Amino acid sequence: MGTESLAVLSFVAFSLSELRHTLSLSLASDTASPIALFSRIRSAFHCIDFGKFISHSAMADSSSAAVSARGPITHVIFDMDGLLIDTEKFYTEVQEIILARYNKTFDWSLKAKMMGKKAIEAAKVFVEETGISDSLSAEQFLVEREEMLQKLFPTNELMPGASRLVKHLHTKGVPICVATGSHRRHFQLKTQPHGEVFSLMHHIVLGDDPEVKQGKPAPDGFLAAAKRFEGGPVDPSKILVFEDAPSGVLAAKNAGMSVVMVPDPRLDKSFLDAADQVLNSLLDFNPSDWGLPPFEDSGN
Ligand SMILES: O=P(O)(O)OC[C@@H](O)CO
Ligand SMILES: [Mg+2]
Repeated sequence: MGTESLAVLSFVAFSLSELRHTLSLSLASDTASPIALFSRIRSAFHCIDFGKFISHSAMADSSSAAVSARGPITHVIFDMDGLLIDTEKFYTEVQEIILARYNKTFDWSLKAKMMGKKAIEAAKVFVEETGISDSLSAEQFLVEREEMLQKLFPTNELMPGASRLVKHLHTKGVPICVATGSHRRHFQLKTQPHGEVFSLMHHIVLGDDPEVKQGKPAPDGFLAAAKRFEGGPVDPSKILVFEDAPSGVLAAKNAGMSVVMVPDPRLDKSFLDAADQVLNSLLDFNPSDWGLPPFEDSGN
């Protein structure tokens, strides 16, 4: 049997065991109704990391080949909204309220086009795609949503696994930073409750940084972030980006970097294809997949 067939077989066996493991965990957690059961089976299938196929194929030859297919990674860049903190839900909430005034509804296909972008770029998408630009300009939309957002932002929480991963990489001496579409004023409101986690970042690149001429999916923010590491610019092929947004995943790829996507489950699955690895949660990240130091705890 050829190396490729072995790789395919090993991937299938691995995926089935991962699926069985996830299902057994889900089913053990409580008694499930048929609908809950169906949705768990669906999300268990979603949890299969098809990106692992790459490393499993490579592993058929040697384990160091597996790392070289994806790394070795020396530096990590984190997206912020929807990845480290759960602020995307606030944008959704406020945009739903504004659209309701025009008897329109906000959906995830529009959300996918807005998330990760600079405020004004996302605002233009919002008024144009919804057909309300004659009544509300992008600038007016930003003013309308501001008061609501300012109240909501400081109440945000860290995403599951964010604190553990940031602290782990920092403790192991892996240089880490943030590259976000958020501008400075919003960044300050959003990070107020999480000083400890954000203080571990080597630097932060904001959406209104003079070097970030264009927001995601342009690579500007990630390239500026690569430059500002100690001894930078760091070779993009040595950088791993964590993202939740389709525009952010494309920005990382446009910068020549590897990207782990942790998408909201409501995002259309077609947006996952561009990522090198897709995870349900940061808690599922295995640093060894990328040649990074392994966790020493069990993750609970
Ligand atoms: O780049 P992030 O941190 O996701 O921020 C974008 C934000 O302004 C909302 O989508
Ligand atoms: Mg994001």
